[in-house]
Amino acid sequence: MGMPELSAPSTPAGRAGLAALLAAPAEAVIALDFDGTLAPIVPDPDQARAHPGVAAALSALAPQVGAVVVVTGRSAGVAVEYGGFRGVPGLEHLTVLGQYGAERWEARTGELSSPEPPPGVAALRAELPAALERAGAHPGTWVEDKGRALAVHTRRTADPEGALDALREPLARLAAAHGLMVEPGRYVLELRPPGVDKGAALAGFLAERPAGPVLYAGDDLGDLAAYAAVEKRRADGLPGLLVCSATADGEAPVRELADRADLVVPGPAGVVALLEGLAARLSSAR
Ligand SMILES: O=P(O)(O)OC[C@H]1O[C@H](O[C@H]2O[C@H](CO)[C@@H](O)[C@H](O)[C@H]2O)[C@H](O)[C@@H](O)[C@@H]1O
Repeated sequence: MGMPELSAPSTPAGRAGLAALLAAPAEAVIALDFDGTLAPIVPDPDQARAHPGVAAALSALAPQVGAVVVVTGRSAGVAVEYGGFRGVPGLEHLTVLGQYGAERWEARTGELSSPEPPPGVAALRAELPAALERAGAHPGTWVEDKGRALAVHTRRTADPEGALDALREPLARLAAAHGLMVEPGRYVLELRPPGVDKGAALAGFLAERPAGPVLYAGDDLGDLAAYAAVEKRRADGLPGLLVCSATADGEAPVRELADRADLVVPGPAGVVALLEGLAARLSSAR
């Protein structure tokens, strides 16, 4: 079997980011979103699991780069469980930044830091069922309780887009009444505390390390803040590579992300192929 292919980025900045990563891997950070990027999108969020190739690809890549970090809207503990990240050889230094950076899990210690949710979340939890009924939520609308946030999903309704649109305004009002914000995503409106996003989470993580190249891969609107953090670093002269995971299941990619990406890959399988390609290129260069 030959060496896995490494796709070329379509932009000069992306090509420079990839070249810098291959030239100075020990300083590089590989930052990855979870749902839609490492885990295929499925109708039931509780059934989402990392693509079967993720563990092996990350095992091969992580020891060759400065750091691997998962930056997700999921609770960090859930991402660790659904990702199968605990105890994987090579991932002894993995970090998971959960709930858009409010939570942090370190493989090295197994410790999870998770601040108490603000009181608005408990009040929201009590009021949400009645609010959804008043708003005429479509049958199949489902609430995921994430502890410090509540995510209202419409993927399993007959008209996921229409069902989501009908809830945008009422849920924005409800969130504001409780000092919360709405994080929109793929057939989901998440009501969560403000003050964190994936951009701040990624920038904070990168600031803990020597300045080096970063690869960020994501698939959804919540990843735009992380894209912006990489773009800001690039404006400051630090290389970066932006990857968009465009699902291979027929669902259109999130346009705002695909338009800004240096490289668009076909969903988690494409992300795995990219990670494998990077690991192989770095091994062959040693
Ligand atoms: O930041 P991420 O790791 O991408 O997490 C964002 C949200 O992902 C999950 O919802 C999405 O994936 C589900 C499972 O495939 C899918 O059914 C849903 O339609 C998607 O929006 C998760 O349920 C949320 O908690 C995350 O915030």
